Amino acid sequence: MAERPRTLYDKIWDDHLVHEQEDGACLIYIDRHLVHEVTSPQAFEGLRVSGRKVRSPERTLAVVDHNVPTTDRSKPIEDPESKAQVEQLAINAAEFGVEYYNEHDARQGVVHIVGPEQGFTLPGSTIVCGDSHTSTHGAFGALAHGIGTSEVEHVLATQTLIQKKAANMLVRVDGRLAEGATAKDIILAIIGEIGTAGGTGHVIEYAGEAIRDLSIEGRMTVCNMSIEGGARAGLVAPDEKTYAYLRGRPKAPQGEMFDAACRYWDSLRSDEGAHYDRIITLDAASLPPTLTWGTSPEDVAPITGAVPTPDSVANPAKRAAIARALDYMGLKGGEKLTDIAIDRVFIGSCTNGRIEDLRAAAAMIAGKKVSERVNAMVVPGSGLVKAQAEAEGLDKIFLAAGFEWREPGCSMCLAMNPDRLAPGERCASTSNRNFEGRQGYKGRTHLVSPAMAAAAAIAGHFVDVRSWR
Ligand SMILES: CC(C)[C@H](C(=O)O)[C@@H](O)C(=O)O
Ligand code: SF4
Repeated sequence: MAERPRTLYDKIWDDHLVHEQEDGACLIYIDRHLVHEVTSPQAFEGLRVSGRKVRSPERTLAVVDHNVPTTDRSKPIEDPESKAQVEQLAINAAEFGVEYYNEHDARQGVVHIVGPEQGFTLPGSTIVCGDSHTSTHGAFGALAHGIGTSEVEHVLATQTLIQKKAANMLVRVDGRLAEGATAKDIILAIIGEIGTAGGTGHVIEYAGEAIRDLSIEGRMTVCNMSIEGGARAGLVAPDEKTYAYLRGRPKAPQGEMFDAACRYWDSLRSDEGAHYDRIITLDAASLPPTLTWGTSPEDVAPITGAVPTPDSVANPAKRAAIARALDYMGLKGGEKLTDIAIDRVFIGSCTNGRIEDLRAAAAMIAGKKVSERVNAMVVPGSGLVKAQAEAEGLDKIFLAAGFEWREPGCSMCLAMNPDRLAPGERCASTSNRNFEGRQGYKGRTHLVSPAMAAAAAIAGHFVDVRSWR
């Protein structure tokens, strides 16, 4: 009998299924476990209390990212809670024999940038981390998702996870992106289309010409925000670009082993006729530079558009949500997006803190100056990204324009370290969440691509990068 056609997700799932109960609860094997300081202290403490070890230290990699200041690292961390969390990860990693990149290590950075850089992230593998943006690693064709702290403990102890299988969703982005549109605009448009609950219970596979055309960095940007669309994970089938990115990375297979791995990875494609529970298609050519106006990642609009007004929708609940978002964002509704003035710019995060993002931002600002009303900063996603950018002279371009050039970490993506917005400040941010208070109490976040953020820093307000000179 011919085998049932399977999706990429089905294949990775089947390869890792250890046991399935009658009620559908499954035990799956976890190939890679990334650990950061926020969601691991209680998990390690749990092991300590029950006298357990980390089952597979060689499959576990720890890095500090959320709480580290992005200024001078030779100074002690001032905030006592942050300091304690950072110190505890160092203690736990040493005690349990887990490899750890501390804040002085050149390889340190946001965990979802570090994994791929080290070749720890590999196609066809299962990857977890106590962090919702673990979906980023799906860009390599890995089944990667966030887990809670009790699951972190479970994976540390057993290298397995209890899961129910998700449904399959295909998001196909056909055609080619127009000039000025980027991976960030693709994913913002997708979330605008499906909503923040649109992917609930599904693993999204991204396909189509526009996805294939993206660099690995761009695919990471798309997969990163899968969770903002409610999906459990995002996936892109691996291809030659994936292999080229991974070849020679320290933790990837080397030499003949790599070639053998590539032959296996070539099988990681959805079969012709495989079943998807839901299919969404978008036309890349029609996607403009896009940004958020409200307090949810689904509150998107094209840069040529205007902020919506509550009376533009009939549904009373939606109307109230728009009114509340506008109030928080300090907007009346109806403003042209290009008329919105900003106070801060943040270029960084696991969404857009990679070398390609910094190149795209630098290309917008060479020879120009940051607006007097704006404080702008660039936070490379990792020490390796920072070193690469400096080798290319990007730091000089940013500094000459008046941007701050910082040390790697999560920084102003979320207010867990000294980088944060003051109440009422409005920020063009390349990160992934614009929730109330996300970048600081009463801070106002607009999510954009690196090019859009850089251009806004110069202009002092949002601009359409397609007409930017
Ligand atoms: C702190 C951490 C648990 C959190 C997450 O799960 O994503 C953070 O990284 C975020 O982006 O909100
Ligand atoms: S950069 Fe932002 S989204 Fe990414 S892990 Fe850090 S806090 Fe979470």
